[in-house]
Amino acid sequence: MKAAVITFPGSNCDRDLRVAFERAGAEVVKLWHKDEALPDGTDLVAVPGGFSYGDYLRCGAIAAQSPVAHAIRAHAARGGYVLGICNGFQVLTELGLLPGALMRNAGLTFLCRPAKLEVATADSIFTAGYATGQTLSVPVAHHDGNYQIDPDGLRRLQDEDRVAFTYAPAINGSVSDIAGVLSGNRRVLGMMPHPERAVDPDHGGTDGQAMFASLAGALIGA
Ligand SMILES: NC(=O)CC[C@H](N)C(=O)O
Repeated sequence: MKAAVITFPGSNCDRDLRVAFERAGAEVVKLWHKDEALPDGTDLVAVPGGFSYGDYLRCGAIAAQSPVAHAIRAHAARGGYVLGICNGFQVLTELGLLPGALMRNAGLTFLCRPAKLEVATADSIFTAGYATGQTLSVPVAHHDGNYQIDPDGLRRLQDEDRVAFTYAPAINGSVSDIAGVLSGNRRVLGMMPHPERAVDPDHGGTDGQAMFASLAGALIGA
C-alpha cells in the first residue's frame, strides 16, 4: 500500500501521519504543496493537520487552491482513497470532496485535549478495524472543528450511514456531534480528531492504531 502524505506551508502533523502509516506497514511518499502529480501507484492521499497557509481566509481555503489540490481531486475522481485529518478535513470540505463546513468552535476557544469518540459506522476501509458503537479516546487540537451542514445534507449523511465518528459527549458544537464523515463512495474520510496522535503507548493511548492497520492491511498488494 502506498500512501502519499502532503505537506503545505504550516502543516504540523505530516511527520506523525507518515510514522503512523509506516508503523502499520505502508510505504509512504512525501508530497509538497507545489507537486502537481501523485507518484504512480498511490493508493491513498493523506492530508495532515496543521495550519496550512496560516489558516488565512478560512482554514483549508488556500490549500484547496494549491497546485497539489488538482492531483487530490483527480485521485478522488478515479475512486482513490483520501484521508483528511483536522486541517486535512477542512481542506477536503473546501475541495468539495466532502459535504459541510468546519466553523469556529462553539466555545470560541482552541481545544487541545483527548476527546471521547463513538464509532458511528464500521462500514468503511478506514473504520473496519473498530466495532460500530465502540468508544475511543483520540486527541483533538482545533479552533475550527464545529461541523455544520444543512438539514437535507445531514439527513443524507445519516440515511447513507456516512457519519464515521461522533463526539460523546459533545465538545465543539458540531451538528449531531459529528466528528468525521465519509464521501458517497465511502473512499474519502475527513475527521477532526487525530488518530495519528494515538498510535503509541507513549501518546497516552493507542486507539488510533486500528485505522492505520485497517488501511494498510486492506490495501497491501493493492
Ligand atoms: N490541528 C489542526 O489541524 C488544526 C486545524 C485548524 N488550524 C484549526 O485550528 O481548526
